[in-house]
Amino acid sequence: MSAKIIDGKAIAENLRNTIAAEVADIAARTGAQPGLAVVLVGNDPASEVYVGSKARQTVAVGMRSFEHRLPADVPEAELLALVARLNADDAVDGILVQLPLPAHINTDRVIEAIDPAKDVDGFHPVNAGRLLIGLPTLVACTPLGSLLLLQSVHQDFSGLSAVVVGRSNIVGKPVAQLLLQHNATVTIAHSRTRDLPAVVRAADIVVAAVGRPELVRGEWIKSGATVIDVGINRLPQEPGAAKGRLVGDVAFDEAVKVAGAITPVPGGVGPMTIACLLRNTLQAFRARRFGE
Ligand SMILES: Nc1nc2c(c(=O)[nH]1)N[C@@H](CN(C=O)c1ccc(C(=O)N[C@@H](CCC(=O)O)C(=O)O)cc1)CN2
Repeated sequence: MSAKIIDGKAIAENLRNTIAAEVADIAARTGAQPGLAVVLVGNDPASEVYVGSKARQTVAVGMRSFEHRLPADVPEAELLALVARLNADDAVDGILVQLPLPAHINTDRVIEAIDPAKDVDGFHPVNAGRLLIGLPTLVACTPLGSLLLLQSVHQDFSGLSAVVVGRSNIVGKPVAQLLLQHNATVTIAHSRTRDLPAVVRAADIVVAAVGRPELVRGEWIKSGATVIDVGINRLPQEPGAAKGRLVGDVAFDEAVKVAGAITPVPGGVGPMTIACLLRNTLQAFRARRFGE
């Protein structure tokens, strides 16, 4: 048996089309246009690619894109001053500071400086806390994208057990909260979990978000389980290849033979991250401008 492949690219495209239609409708009715500001510090090649895609997709759905590029050695105070200006700028509905930041900058301090109402990354403690207690909020994009992919397979998670492998603040913890809110019985596993394969094997839903290439093996997966692979790991370049191969946290070729449904890497969760950023920007815009 081979699992159904959950096509993140197609689902993200559908979501972007829906957002574009809503943005066009709002523009026609009110003349207003959502705006997203993206801040890139330094020139990490992967971050450059992600920021470029964000700007392109923002414009493609009819929103305004504001790009701010700062040198890698920018003082933290200068970055905080830019965030303060963006907080005060009425044309900006969403603010995103691309991560990772250079080591001399305190990432938590920068995230906390963003107005929670414009925190389209959903990383601010106010938004993370609201998610924890089940209040409406801006939800981090990768966890939200993972949930939407799961909902393309399962109408409801009641009675299903889910394991989240990884406990980061930006993926593992929020994805576990979302699964819990949708009635799954959730286990968060991590590097100190005893007998990780057995814990994963007990789950109907597996979300792998640990950042370790192909850690989760096919033999760990329960037959028919749904597997969401959040990992995006670039393997070392092989001789003659232009780039190293991209793999997830799950050994796809093994897991696809056992799972009921699985996301590929690339083309799974990754494209959903940017589509959900646009969704969050529209949500922040509506809340700020129309009090919705
Ligand atoms: N402020 C933030 N920083 C970072 C986030 C984030 O959500 N907010 N997430 C990641 C990077 N990221 C978006 O910023 C991101 C990662 C991957 C993809 C994606 O579409 N990946 C493709 C493969 C791309 C490739 O070939 O390299 C895929 O999986 O199909 C989109 C966005 C860290 N920083």
